[in-house]
Amino acid sequence: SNKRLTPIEKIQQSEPYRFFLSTVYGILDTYNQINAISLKEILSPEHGQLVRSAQFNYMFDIEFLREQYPPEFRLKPLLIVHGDSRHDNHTIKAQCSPYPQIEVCAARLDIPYGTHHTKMMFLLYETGLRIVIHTANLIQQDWKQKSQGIWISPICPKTNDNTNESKTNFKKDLIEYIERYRAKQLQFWQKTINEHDFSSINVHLISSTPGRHTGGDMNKFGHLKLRQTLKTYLGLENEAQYNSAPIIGQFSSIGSLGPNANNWLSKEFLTSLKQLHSSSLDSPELKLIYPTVDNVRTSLEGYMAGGSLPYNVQNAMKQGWLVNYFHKWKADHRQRSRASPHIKTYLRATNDEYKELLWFLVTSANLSKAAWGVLEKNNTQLMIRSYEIGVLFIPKQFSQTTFSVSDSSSSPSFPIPYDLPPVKYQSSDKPWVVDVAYKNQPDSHGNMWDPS
Ligand SMILES: O=C(O)c1c[nH]c2c(Br)cccc2c1=O
Repeated sequence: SNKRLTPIEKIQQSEPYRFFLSTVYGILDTYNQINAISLKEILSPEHGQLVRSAQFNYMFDIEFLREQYPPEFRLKPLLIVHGDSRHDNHTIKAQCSPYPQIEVCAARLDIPYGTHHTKMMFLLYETGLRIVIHTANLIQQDWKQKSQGIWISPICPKTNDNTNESKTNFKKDLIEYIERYRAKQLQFWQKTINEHDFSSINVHLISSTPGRHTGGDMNKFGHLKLRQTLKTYLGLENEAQYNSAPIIGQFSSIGSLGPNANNWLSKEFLTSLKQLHSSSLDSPELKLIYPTVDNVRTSLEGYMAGGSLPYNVQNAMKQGWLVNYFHKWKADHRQRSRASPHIKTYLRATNDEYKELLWFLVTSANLSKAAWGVLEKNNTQLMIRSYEIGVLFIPKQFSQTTFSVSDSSSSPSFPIPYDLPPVKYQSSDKPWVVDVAYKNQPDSHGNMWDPS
């Protein structure tokens, strides 16, 4: 049907996963109705009377952000949480200075090269508290023609019994994440989270905070939190059949991963991704999805999309071995093959048919040690540079043994963002690198790319 769904209808229809892609300007409207939502719709007055909100992010255009709030909510208190990189601090403070109702909190970044990647909203309504965890910067271009991931919580009702935890420990994990900022302006939100009933939440929180995490803190963040959560909660019947089940990583940037797969990618990181209840020595296939130059050139934005895919040539040159893992960005079933990915997702399928999933993660974390952490000091500490946050979907929390991907099965199929199985790079395909020129083929707007 070509009926336009209201924001509330979109959220109802997205149950039980509540996992959306951002709407895309320029595709058939039906593909912007099902499991697709805009920033204005997330902030719609339909959800209730907003009291105040907080916006955690990396890049901000405050005028754009204010326009996405309904006019009647633009005077409500708003807390902006960003990274404290010098120049950024200045521009954000300057942008917010005309608005006394907007407070600014600079997240401490005590480890060099760390960034505040976390993209999260706290929306406090008169009826309760909603958490949104997503992948889009608060700038217009991130919400127009890209593929972004968004998880929208139910509105959690106020309670005076602060034990209302979810079966996934989401409340405690979120409070522990916020506590790591050690920021005065976040104390109100720690208290507010504590005063709301999170029992309806069915996803796990996977976050990263800067630090050298040791002892009891080692499994609280980064890829060790993912490892621990999978080990504790996957609970599959005769799980040995899944020891070689394939794993996918999909992201919009890549860090320096070393001279070969063996030191971090396929040892440390893959060991976490492949975790079942019991560990196994099998090394399952890891497939990585990252846009080719042609994906970017032919995208709706053209080469400009590549500005948000900051994989630099310095790193790319050092790790040519990585290209063997690469697969293209392809999302025909969502009509988003040309909506350049800024979403980051990780998943494990049950086998090479990719008809069912063992789990699915949507997060701000790219493929980098800074985001996921790297083990140091003989594996006694996990060093993480950045703030990241994501949500992990595990079938058991939805009373299912696996998530079905195709609509054929009975249980509600999981709305995956891209086509499965992934399509390998052809020999002529190159990964997009942001700081080199592409001048032999014009993009979808007839332009070339010359960063110099
Ligand atoms: O986490 C994010 O959202 C991002 C982090 N770093 C970026 C750089 Br550096 C250049 C261009 C875009 C991004 C970006 O989108």
